[in-house]
Amino acid sequence: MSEAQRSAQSIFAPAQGLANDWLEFFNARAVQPAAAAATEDDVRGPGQLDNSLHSVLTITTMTLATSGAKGAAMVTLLLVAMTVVCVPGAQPRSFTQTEIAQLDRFVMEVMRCARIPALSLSLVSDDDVVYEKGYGTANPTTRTPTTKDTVFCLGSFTQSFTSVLLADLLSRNENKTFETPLRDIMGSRIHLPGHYRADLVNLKDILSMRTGLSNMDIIATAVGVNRYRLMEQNLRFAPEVTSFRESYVFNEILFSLVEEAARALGGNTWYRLLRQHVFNRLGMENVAFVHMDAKENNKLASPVHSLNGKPVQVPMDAYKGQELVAAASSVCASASDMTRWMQFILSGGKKDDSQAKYSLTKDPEHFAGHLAPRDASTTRREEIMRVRRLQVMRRDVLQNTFQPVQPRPRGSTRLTGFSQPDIQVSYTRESNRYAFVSQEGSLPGYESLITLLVDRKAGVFTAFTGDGGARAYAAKTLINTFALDMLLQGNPWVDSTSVCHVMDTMTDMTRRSEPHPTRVSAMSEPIRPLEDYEGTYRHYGYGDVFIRRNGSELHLEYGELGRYILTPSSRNDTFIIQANSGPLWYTTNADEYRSKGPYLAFFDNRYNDPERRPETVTIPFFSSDIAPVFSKHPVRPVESEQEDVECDACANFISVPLILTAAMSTMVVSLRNHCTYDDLKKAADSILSKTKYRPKIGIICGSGLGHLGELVEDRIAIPYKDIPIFPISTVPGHEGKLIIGTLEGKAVVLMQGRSHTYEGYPTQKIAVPVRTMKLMGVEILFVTNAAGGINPGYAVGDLMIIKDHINIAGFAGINPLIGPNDDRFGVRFPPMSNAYDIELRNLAKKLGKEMGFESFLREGVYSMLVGPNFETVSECLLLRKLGSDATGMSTVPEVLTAKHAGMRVFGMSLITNKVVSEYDSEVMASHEEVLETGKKRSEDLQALVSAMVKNLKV
Ligand SMILES: O=P(O)(O)O[C@@H]1C[C@H](O)[C@@H](CO)O1
Ligand code: HPA
Repeated sequence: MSEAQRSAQSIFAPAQGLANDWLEFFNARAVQPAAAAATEDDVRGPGQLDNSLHSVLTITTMTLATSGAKGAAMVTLLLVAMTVVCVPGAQPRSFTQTEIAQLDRFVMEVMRCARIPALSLSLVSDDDVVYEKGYGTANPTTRTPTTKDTVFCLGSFTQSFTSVLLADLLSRNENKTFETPLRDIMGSRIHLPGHYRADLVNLKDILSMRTGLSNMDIIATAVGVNRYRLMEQNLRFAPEVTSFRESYVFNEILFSLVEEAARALGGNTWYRLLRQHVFNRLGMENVAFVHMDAKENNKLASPVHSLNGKPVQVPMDAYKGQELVAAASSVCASASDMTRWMQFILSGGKKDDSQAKYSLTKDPEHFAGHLAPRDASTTRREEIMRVRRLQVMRRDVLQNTFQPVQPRPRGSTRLTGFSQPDIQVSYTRESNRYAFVSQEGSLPGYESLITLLVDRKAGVFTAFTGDGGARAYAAKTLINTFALDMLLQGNPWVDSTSVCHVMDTMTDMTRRSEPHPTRVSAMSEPIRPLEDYEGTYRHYGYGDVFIRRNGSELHLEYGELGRYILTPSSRNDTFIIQANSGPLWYTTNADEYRSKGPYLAFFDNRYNDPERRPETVTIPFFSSDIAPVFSKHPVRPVESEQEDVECDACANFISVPLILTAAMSTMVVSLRNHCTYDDLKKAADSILSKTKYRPKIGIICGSGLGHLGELVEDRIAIPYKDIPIFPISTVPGHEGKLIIGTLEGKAVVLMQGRSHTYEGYPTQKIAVPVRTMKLMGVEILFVTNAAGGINPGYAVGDLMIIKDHINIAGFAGINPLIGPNDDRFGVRFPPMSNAYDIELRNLAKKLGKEMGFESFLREGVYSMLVGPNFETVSECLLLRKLGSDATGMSTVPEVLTAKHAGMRVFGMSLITNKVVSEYDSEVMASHEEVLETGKKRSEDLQALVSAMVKNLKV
């Protein structure tokens, strides 16, 4: 076993420890079937067959893409097309005790054969709740029984919620429809490949999946791209599977555009809008989002899948990437919530309000806009019924979202199933008499399926935990079919004695219809040295994969979470790709996925010349549509040997050059070197272990200003090179030491020198020391710098209290907060007003006055350009016009990071030179001048900072 495999095992070990054997799951189940004694014959004898409904199972092979986080694997599933043959007049109705026992028995038998630990079911008919129930164990650790309120994550079912939300938002907007080009809704350009797509793509195209673009959901799974970069950069290189509007091609990644459209239409985030417009209105109380608050929800059913035949909990971190496709697959809800949803859809926008205390006469505002117009013939009773069924959304708003229209031809992935006026996102199939709408969803460890017979006002919802794939699909389809047959007084063609056998047959057929895995065997030696494969390989849509030799192994990194080992195979230049560690470990190793393997990566060189090193790597595992080909990138923008070693512990990000023709400049943005919370915590703890002080004050010293460190008493000094994740200062005037001790009696941590973006560090790396300080306990950050004076009234040697900043680098896409947001540091969208704490600024002014600094103490706006060149004259004039008083090459990334992390910030610039603002001037800015001035005036700056530290109440 390799080192990497060992580490993968140890990461997975706790999860295994938590889980019980499957058998135990069933033994632990809390809900036993009620009155299970009756046999099916008691309920419905064979004689009734002719006279009742019966469903005919038609098995059709159809290819469906798996949803979001399962990786991009394509699975061929058996679609069970249910044909309901109706005897006219038969009506849905409630169940007898015997029927309940029959249903329970059936469900539990399915659970046993499909190894489902927890399942919830809800059945509605004609606006009434027929049955809601939870089965099995929702949480094997706490042994919590499943109930109707247990929360399951629904995966792609989320698209139905999104679709209804948009219908509602659009109904409030006179000028926009589902067919308005997205760019007219979002007010910005949309970047998509191919003719007309970017100009014409609309909400309908995305919701009904007819853009023809490859799903690329691995991007979300591996968490390496943020939404804006996805929209600006990656999507414009999305591989085309078919022409625009030609065929149905499963795609969830484009829902990130839908999310933005919702924000543009509703003026709020998709999450908030969904709660306000849908969940709160319907009284869906248990809703959570899989990547956000689901893990804190104590009603959440633990996601489970099997590993070597045993149940193992899926780590919640595996869902991190769902943020990117939230509008497509992130909602979690309970069966009782889904009862409300089904009633809402089946009743054309109403909610059961029978518990409400409102009175139509006393609370007219409550009903305003919701009630259908009353006509003269309305009776009192009808009035009351209306109150009981409150119209929460106009019927016509829902009209196009959930009506079964033309069926999608069986076995076909062609668009005709989503006819032009049809915006609903469900898979609609036809029966002899009824069309039914069904929408399924899955995430690792979760499965769900809703089936609605809209004409009959009947619906069933099933959700469960456990493995996905063919067996799960068979399980949920069979349960819904059985329940609907019972509801419609049909005679289910399969019962609890035969269901396991049927499920086995369906699963086998599916597996047989799946493409056979390529036959290769693992080899110990590749045909060429491992070094030949090393490098950064780039796909402009998917981003970068990094391939490195690690001892005797070849490793592939993709995004924050995707870490794989490449094992040489019996085919030349072909490697078996196997997830190595971390939350996505399951993607190639859990039973469900292993059965489809081996997953391969094919290296190739353009000239087919065995003497040449590979130039591309093709990874079919990343996409079910078109295998992405990554081409070797000549040089990584920032790469030192030291960094590779140092940031091994850090998650490496996809690095994609983001060419932004912004008003200011064109920059290359690299998103490597985010360090994880754990890496930073480790560094913070290690630093604290070297000192008895627990500083709440942090100080960053700018060019030539590090002498302040000499005033720190009882100090220890740690060179940055001894703190593995810290960037090393390479500029004269920046010592590169972390000093901890006391200043004016207060514990402080002081950075004697900093690093800058122009030194070649990704701006995210500049955030590392600030976040480390935060995790050491620092609450107030002092940031100092040397800056060029722009304000004509400033003189060399002035001290400028920073009132605010202009992040010119940010305009060009350089910002340390770019990348996935770790909520433990701060919020996704941190406010930046009062970035420089007003109280601290006032304190500085007061103390400055007392110290006699008034004549050279200023307050002004700092602007940051990246450097390393000093500004041109025109740039200086522009900065002056923008309202900047001084300019430099640092500080802003640190302040953004500190504010994001909730720290208070005080900033001060020493004006070391005046920027050159005349075209014919012979004056030249120089770093020597900067350092010289620093030497002369740094004492005043030190005195002011020290006085402030003394006066702080920390
Ligand atoms: O680190 P700071 O911002 O104090 O340093 C400034 C900007 C450049 O690094 C350098 C130019 O002389 O001084
Ligand atoms: N421009 C940018 N950065 C600086 C300057 C300047 O004039 N002086 C010190 N840092």
